[in-house]
Amino acid sequence: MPAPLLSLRGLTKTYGTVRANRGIDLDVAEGSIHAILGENGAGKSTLMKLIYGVETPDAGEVIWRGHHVALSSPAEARRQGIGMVFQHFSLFETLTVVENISLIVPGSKAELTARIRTLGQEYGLEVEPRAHVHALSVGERQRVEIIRCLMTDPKLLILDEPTSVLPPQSVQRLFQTLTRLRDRGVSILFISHKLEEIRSICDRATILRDGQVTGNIDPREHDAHDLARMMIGRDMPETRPAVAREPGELRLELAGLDHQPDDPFAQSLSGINLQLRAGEILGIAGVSGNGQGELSRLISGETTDPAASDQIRMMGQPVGHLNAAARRKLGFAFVPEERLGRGAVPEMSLADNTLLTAHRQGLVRRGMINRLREAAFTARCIADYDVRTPGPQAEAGALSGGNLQKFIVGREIMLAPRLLFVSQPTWGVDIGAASAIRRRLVDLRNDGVAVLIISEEIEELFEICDRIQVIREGRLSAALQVSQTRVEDIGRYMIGAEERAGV
Ligand SMILES: Nc1ncnc2c1ncn2[C@@H]1O[C@H](COP(=O)(O)OP(=O)(O)OP(=O)(O)O)[C@@H](O)[C@H]1O
Repeated sequence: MPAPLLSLRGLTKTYGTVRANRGIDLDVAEGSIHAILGENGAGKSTLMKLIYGVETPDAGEVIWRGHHVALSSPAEARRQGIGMVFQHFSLFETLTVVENISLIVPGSKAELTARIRTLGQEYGLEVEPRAHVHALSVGERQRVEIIRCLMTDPKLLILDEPTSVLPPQSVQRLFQTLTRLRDRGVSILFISHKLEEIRSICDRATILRDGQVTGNIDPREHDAHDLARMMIGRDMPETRPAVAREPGELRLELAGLDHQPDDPFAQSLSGINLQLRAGEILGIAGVSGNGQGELSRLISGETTDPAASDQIRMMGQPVGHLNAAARRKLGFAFVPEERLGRGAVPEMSLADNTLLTAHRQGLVRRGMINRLREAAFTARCIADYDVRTPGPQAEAGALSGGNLQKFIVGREIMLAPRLLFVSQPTWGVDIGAASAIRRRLVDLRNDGVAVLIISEEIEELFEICDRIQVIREGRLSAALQVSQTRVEDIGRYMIGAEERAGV
């Protein structure tokens, strides 16, 4: 057998009391697609950071193309031929796509622009090189990160959950990209929570649990059920079916909403109509970058529009002119797409992060923080939502991606909202925790809460929504009853085939 491209022996990394990686052995073959699987907090991202030189191991050896190496920084890793696309992106928001890429890749702007376009077309990663990153959706930002990596011509490409934010069509194209790269001899290390994907594309899978390797298998020889059990150590919980019920009063109404953003690359919205009642879940499906971000900001109150005051109504009141805090006072709660920065402040403790939105739950009295209540609220959120962390004082930024998501979703549900809006509810969350979050959302609906979800995962929307509307190029389709709709119908709306067919 040829020598592996990369071998790890006994790699260990500890953060304070958390043993994130314990004696990891791993071999990545040349020209292979190798999955790393594991629950949230199992240590997958830490392992990738050790390989990419972002973190230094406490113990263990890295053997790269037959030589012992110390990958002391990402620049060193890139020099050796290792590239990485992170779960949390590392782009400068105020720069354009091509400016961001030029920080790492040499070449004139014109050359880089041309290469971005060619690579984009070749690999199904289209993005406008002149667009400012702040105007891009999460999915588009990820495309930029992948293109930037490919431009450094890596021998090993590490992808931390590359498909979690991609719509199904793009996942297929990305897989073609990865397969093409593998056929040209590039190895790919790939973190994913989506077991079917792993089975369809990966040659090998290494399973981590609690910082240790618990399995090293050929994923094509095991079904998704088997993989799930190896990963979470038990069988998958089932989602409880929603109880049929009569929807109640209108909690959210968008009536003929138009919006022209200031940013020329952002998507304008036109004629948006939506009605959401107490006791139902409405899902918004669509390929990222079709106006989801703009719509989210208008609903959450991050963007206010006094002229459209009456076009956005919550709990029966016009709110277009109200900011986010005023809308929350009416019983609105919100989980944004970006966990770090918008959902939570990474430098603050979890306890202080609960204050951001839960201060009205008796945590602040006469301007004074009640630390005991703050700690109790945070501890309840950690326990009820199975957030794996040392405790309420842990910094939000130190949590693994999925655990931070569980924390933010839990915090917002604990506010007992009348209207809950969740963008990408299970992004980056492992399969066990994802089904737990979905069950919570269905329970809320059954208790009479109005729930709005934006998700790019059609299966997820089908599992829990009563009705689905599809957003495309800033317009929202009519609502489709899930019980009378097939997944393929939504897919056709997403790519605009319904309009072309004149339906
Ligand atoms: N900088 C850090 N400081 C303190 N603890 C950390 C730090 N980075 C990671 N950890 C901890 O190490 C453990 C492993 O985290 P890691 O991010 O590697 O998990 P993961 O398997 O990638 O999870 P996910 O699927 O949620 O992304 C977690 O308990 C996490 O809280």
